[in-house]
Amino acid sequence: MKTSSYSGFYKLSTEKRLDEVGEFSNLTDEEKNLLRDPASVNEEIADHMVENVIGRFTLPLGVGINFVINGKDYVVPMVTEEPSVIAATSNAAKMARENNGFFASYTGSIMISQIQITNLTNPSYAAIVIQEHRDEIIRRCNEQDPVLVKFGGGVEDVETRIIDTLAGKMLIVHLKVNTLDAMGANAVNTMAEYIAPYLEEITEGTVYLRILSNLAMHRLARSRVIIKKDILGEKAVDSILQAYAFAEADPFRAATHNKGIMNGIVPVVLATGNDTRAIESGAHAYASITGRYLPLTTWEKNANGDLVGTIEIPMAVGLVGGATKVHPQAKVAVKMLGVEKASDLAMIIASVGLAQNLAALKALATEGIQRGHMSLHARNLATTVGAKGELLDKIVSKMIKEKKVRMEYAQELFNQYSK
Ligand SMILES: CC(C)(COP(=O)([O-])OP(=O)([O-])OC[C@H]1O[C@@H](n2cnc3c(N)ncnc32)[C@H](O)[C@@H]1OP(=O)([O-])[O-])[C@@H](O)C(=O)NCCC(=O)NCCSC(=O)C[C@@](C)(O)CC(=O)[O-]
Ligand SMILES: NC(=O)C1=CN([C@@H]2O[C@H](COP(=O)(O)OP(=O)(O)OC[C@H]3O[C@@H](n4cnc5c(N)ncnc54)[C@H](OP(=O)(O)O)[C@@H]3O)[C@@H](O)[C@H]2O)C=CC1
Repeated sequence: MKTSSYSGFYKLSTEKRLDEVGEFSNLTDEEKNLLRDPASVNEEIADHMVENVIGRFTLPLGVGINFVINGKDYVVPMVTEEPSVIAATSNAAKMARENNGFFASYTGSIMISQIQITNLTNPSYAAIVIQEHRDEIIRRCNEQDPVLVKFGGGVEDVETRIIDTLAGKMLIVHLKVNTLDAMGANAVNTMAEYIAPYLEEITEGTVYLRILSNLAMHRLARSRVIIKKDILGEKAVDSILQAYAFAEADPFRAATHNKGIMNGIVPVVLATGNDTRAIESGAHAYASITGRYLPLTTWEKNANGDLVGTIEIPMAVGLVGGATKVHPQAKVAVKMLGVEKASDLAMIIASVGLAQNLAALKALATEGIQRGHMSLHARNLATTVGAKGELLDKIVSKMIKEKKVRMEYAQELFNQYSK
């Protein structure tokens, strides 16, 4: 496999797929074994990762293929329990690569650490006092993480906000911290806890919370794509614009639209050992930052009639820290992507989200989601009732043909055909 483009990849055996990806990503035999082996996260690793461990839980690792991002081919590791997500991603990436794929950018790894100051008689006055001490606050915080500072990171700015709350006015201090290639929670939380007594001293207020914000609005990943109208058909372009207009106007639809985007994003976040909850909460908070819950993507038509899509999403993912360096399969997933900077990972993930949204909207706005999704779901059901090989294919075809993709029917067919 020399490029990430591979027609019929999904028809290969699991072993052959692994060989092809291994060749593309220069995986060693040992790394391939780690991916094959559901017990790669052994008891000892598991017991060190979280608490009260009693076992391990395995999910499938697949690959989104056909991706070209900023001119480079990628095979994207994805861990998910949901059928048709990886197919959809590869499908959209295939359409996108016809026109040079995705173009992505990143605003930098700036995280916000919040310090909540209460019991202030004069919050506006206290805010000015904080700004007067800005340089000293930065100096003291940066002393807490010399490694981060050595690599060019650390606190870059201090901001203050006065908010009205149920408990009265509060002064909220934001440390804006460049966490470079780390997600950064530990670094920024340490800084916030360390600096809090000093802020109490200079403002004479009382500090309660000292914690990062998952609304990482200074750590945005962006991606854009143009799909030629010949690939989609003019009617499908217009239908997708109708679907987008619906999501833009209606939060009930926008929630599902954004769920489809997260269908692509979360599997890559998980595969690379990053924090899925951090990304989910950041995405949905950012979707409502204007006061209205909106889609995280935009879709328009250009002068040629081609479909033009964009995504902008907070993307606090790292390559050091968290589970990324502990989980053996996550380490191989990162190697598969060949990324060395958190920025590259963030841009890939945003592009996968955009691709996923494109595939879902195309299906929804044209033939409906059920044909593609349900045919893959049917395989899931047939496997669950114990079907394998030719019997599995027979049950799947029958369920799809009769549009009866249900567990009881899969069981009924299994019993009938196995007699
Ligand atoms: C499912 C497809 C891809 C079928 O699509 P199709 O038109 O039957 O596909 P095709 O046979 O023309 O194949 C096109 C390409 O898709 C890929 N592909 C095709 N089949 C497979 C497969 N079995 N395994 C892996 N990859 C597959 C593969 O790359 C293939 O290229 P080829 O290799 O043939 O050159 C299409 O219908 C699709 O993209 N559907 C969208 C499905 C989707 O979004 N699923 C997510 C779950 S639904 C949901 O939760 C979100 C939602 C929908 O509610 C969000 C929203 O509302 O916005
Ligand atoms: N609300 C939330 O989202 C919260 C999330 N978490 C969890 O925090 C974890 C992530 O923590 P995180 O702080 O990223 O990880 P770590 O603290 O493990 O790693 C970050 C540290 O690695 C060192 N480092 C070495 N090289 C680099 C580099 N190139 N770029 C940046 N840092 C470098 C830095 O200094 P040094 O060596 O001095 O440490 C840095 O502070 C996740 O597991 C997440 O689930 C925790 C609390 C809250």
